[in-house]
Amino acid sequence: MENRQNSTPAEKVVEIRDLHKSFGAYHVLRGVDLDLYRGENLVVLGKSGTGKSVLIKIIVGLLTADRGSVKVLGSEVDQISYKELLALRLKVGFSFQNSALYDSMTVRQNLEFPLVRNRRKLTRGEVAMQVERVLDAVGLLQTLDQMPSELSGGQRKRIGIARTLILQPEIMLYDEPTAGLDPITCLEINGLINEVQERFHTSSIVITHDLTCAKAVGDRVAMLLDGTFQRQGTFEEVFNTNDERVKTFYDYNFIQ
Ligand SMILES: Nc1ncnc2c1ncn2[C@@H]1O[C@H](COP(=O)(O)OP(=O)(O)OP(=O)(O)O)[C@@H](O)[C@H]1O
Repeated sequence: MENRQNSTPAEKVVEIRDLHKSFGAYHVLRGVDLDLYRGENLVVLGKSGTGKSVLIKIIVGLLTADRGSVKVLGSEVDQISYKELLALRLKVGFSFQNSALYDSMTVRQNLEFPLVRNRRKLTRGEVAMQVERVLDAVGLLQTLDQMPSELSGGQRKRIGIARTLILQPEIMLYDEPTAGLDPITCLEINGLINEVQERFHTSSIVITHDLTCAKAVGDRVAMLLDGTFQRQGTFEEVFNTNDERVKTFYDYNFIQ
């Protein structure tokens, strides 16, 4: 990928080479090669159980690979100290599939929590400002003092994304951001992912089954098939094929 302004090669913020991971006899990842370039949204597609979440967990060092290399923002994740890994994780926002908010806390308290824990030098005023900034970015400033139980599923997703953004990560990892949402709310979340990219200059990996989402947010798409990324490119490049596995995936997952 080229940087359009000066045609120098774009910087890789994640670089994965020949990655393998098995659970018992099940060889889930079988030589994965993948790059994430600075500023892009990369969509990772694949059938259920193909290892998409495992891949993301290896990227943030929650799981270790059996073989291969995973470089995130220049650091080999399995070769750095635990302290360095914790520091690296602060630069990688991980929005979990069921990113649960704390039900007994208000939206404000949910958002303050990661800041107070990880940015101890911030004053109360600075914390309040950051909370309002991310909440405004996801269009939910009016929910500041509400409880999660008073919000819709789509609003909770947005707050989950705001909570990930509050530490100003360079990389965002979205695991099934539109799962369980109605089509209109899915469109809103897709819009939000694109807004986050523009406004916060994040580089993102978006894991999804939702091909409408893939098409709307993906600068590039990579499809996990039998443990490797056999197809990568634009949405059209990935799906313009006679490969039956890809065609079946398209037929079952494309909504619009
Ligand atoms: N900690 C673990 N221990 C044992 N097996 C695991 C573990 N984590 C994942 N697996 C297995 O690895 C495979 C891939 O799991 P993963 O969660 O990455 O799938 P996925 O592609 O994200 O699926 P989905 O789209 O359904 O979320 C599954 O068969 C799962 O059971």
